[in-house]
Amino acid sequence: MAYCIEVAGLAYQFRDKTPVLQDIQLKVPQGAIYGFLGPNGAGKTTTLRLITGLLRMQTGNVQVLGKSFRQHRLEILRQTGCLIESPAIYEHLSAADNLLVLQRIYQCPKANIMEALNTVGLQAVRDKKAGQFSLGMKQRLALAMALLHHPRLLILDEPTNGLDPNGIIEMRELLKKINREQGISILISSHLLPEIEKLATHIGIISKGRMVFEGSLEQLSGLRRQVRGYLLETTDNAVAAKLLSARDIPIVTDTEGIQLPALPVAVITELNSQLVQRGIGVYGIQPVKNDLETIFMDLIQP
Ligand SMILES: Nc1ncnc2c1ncn2[C@@H]1O[C@H](COP(=O)(O)OP(=O)(O)OP(=O)(O)O)[C@@H](O)[C@H]1O
Repeated sequence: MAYCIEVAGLAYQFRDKTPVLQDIQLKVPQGAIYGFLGPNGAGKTTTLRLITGLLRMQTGNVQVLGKSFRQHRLEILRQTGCLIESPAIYEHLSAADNLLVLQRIYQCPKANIMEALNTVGLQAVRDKKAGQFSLGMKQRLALAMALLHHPRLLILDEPTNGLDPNGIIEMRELLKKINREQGISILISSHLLPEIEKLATHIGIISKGRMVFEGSLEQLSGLRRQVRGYLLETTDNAVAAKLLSARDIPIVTDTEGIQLPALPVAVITELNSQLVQRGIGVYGIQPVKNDLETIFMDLIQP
């Protein structure tokens, strides 16, 4: 498989010498939307700053678009669009003029300005001052700035931070469209699993400066299909609970029923017969499966 980003053995410490990243391995397949997930302070921004050269690398290797970042920094940055930290938007300039400033720096065709504004849906307000934009519009302008020079890769650090639910949906649909229609690979960080789940094809999870999972969304969902336990519903939960406890089965009784651990199916069947023999009606044995949120929490907890 071809990768547009390959990070190996990346480690980093700030001046206070506390290790912030340790042995980060990360591979973004070409054409993917890669969700880089982790709780606050996990090391997402530091990783993205290292990948884009905003921080100087100390240990490890970063390959972007098939080339070593150390040796081909400028060439790589010319093909990469970034949205990390607050974008440098001139509030007193219109959306179009903000892009004009960048177009002169990049020396790319002027036609790219309207094209980028169209892509992010700001063409109708191109002459409005950016200072009068809502946060959602500013983020879309920032995205237009990142897209202006026709990058092959977009690197976005929590682009939906601070947006309202509508703004989040708009940004998500926009990123999907850019990926689908323009074939641009996207690396996007977030601390919100539900948001990434709806967007990403691949997922990397970082916790306390270490990668704890990397794989496709299907692989993460595969963990979900594993049975965590069973929920037992009977006509007399109190008596059933006593019987099960007498057999040293660790159970939890709550309003929904009796929660059993992930026992083998043969044991569950045998328990069912025993309860029925004792005159307890069993009207439900439901497997309880992992949801993605539980998997995420399990992965990021020590
Ligand atoms: N300039 C700095 N000097 C010292 N420590 C820093 C600096 N920047 C970040 N850190 C520390 O590095 C760790 C990782 O921070 P980072 O911003 O990369 O995490 P994050 O996953 O992006 O979190 P968030 O979602 O809150 O932005 C944190 O413990 C943070 O306090």
